[in-house]
Amino acid sequence: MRDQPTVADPYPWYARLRTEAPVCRVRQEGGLEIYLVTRYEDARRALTDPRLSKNPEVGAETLAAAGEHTYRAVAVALAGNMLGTDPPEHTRLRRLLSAAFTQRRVEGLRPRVQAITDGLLDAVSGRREVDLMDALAFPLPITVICELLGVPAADRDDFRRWTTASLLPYGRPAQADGTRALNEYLAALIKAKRDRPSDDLISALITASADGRLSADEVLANAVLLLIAGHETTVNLIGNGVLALLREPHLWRELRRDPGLVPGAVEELLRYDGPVERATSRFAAEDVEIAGVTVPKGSVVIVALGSADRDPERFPDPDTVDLRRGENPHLAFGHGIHYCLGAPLARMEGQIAIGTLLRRFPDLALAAPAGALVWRESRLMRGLTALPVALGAPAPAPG
Ligand code: HEM
Repeated sequence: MRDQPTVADPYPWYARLRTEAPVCRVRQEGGLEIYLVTRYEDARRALTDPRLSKNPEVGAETLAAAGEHTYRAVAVALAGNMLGTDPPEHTRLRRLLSAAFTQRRVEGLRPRVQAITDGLLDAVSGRREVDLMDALAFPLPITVICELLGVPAADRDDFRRWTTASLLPYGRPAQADGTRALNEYLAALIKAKRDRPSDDLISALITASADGRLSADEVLANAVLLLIAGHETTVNLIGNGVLALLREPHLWRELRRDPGLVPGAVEELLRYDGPVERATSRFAAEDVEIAGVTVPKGSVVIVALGSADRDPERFPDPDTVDLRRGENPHLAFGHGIHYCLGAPLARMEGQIAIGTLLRRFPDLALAAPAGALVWRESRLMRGLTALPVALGAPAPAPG
């Protein structure tokens, strides 16, 4: 049984596990025992293994052994949303939402995402130093997902607090309180929209439930999932990504010289320090052998995406950011049927955020030693609490 890695830099711990115990039992804070999968090939296989179910009932005994609060918290986090279901329920739920997130639909959002980014950067452009998390990394994705879902952006400070809390380790009172507050908030919003539908995704889910294509509980569960998944992650793509580029300023300069590298750079940043350090829980529906280890039926299995993406068996020189890496089959968006629905949107937001920063603030630099930055505690995510940057002189206006 292993303890947890440090929040600030889990990568040396993962490197040790990949060689010493690639599938190992870990006791999480709160008492939940999991099997952690750390190598790339095992991770990829586990993510498509139908014996590893998403239905928390399959892991009920293990979850209950960690205490009633953990069992309840996992059930609430997963029940009825597409990340907590297997086919055929998963297929039905995903189909209902997938049309909104196709590459083509997302391309249509590009001008709006650019305008939001420009507005946020205009607001700070006279300043010497800013916290990039507050100035851009948080407000950009949350504004976009609020507009898509039809959630008032004015309430965003509230759900920033609630979603952050909901992703804390199970067993902490703040985790349960945050989840409850978020659910209550969205339940009230859904109720209001039933009377006054508009042209947004939550209204579309309500219409689908009126046709009997999903239940009232599923409307709420998927709205919660989209609100959390739609911003907690992209925030950290921007934060972790910009940090990696500024930590080694030659990378920033290389991108500035050749902005055509930005899309590939975003893929490399997702691989190098992706926002989702660990995928969501899976539950063994029968005894499953992974890398020679028998994972008993009913166990909780968690794939360490952050570790898989640093596996030297798959990625040469994995601890180096290589902006020209080329082929980059990283697992930052997961793999298999639960592959991230929002990947095209997240990529576009990441590319626009980093591309626009490069253009407007070519001399952007860290305003604090990287070692002094504080990383957030989370069950799944990897992200900074703040990223102080010096903006440098803004680029002269074009033309
Ligand atoms: C850089 C940003 C993002 C990253 C790294 C990311 C990562 C992931 C990962 C790893 C999974 C699979 C988890 C698992 O299998 O346990 C996932 C699923 C999902 N993501 Fe994302 N995500 C991002 C942005 C978004 C956005 C912007 C949205 C929505 C607007 C979104 C919506 C979803 C949904 C709905 C699922 C569940 C899909 C399913 O179960 O079929 N994500 N994401």
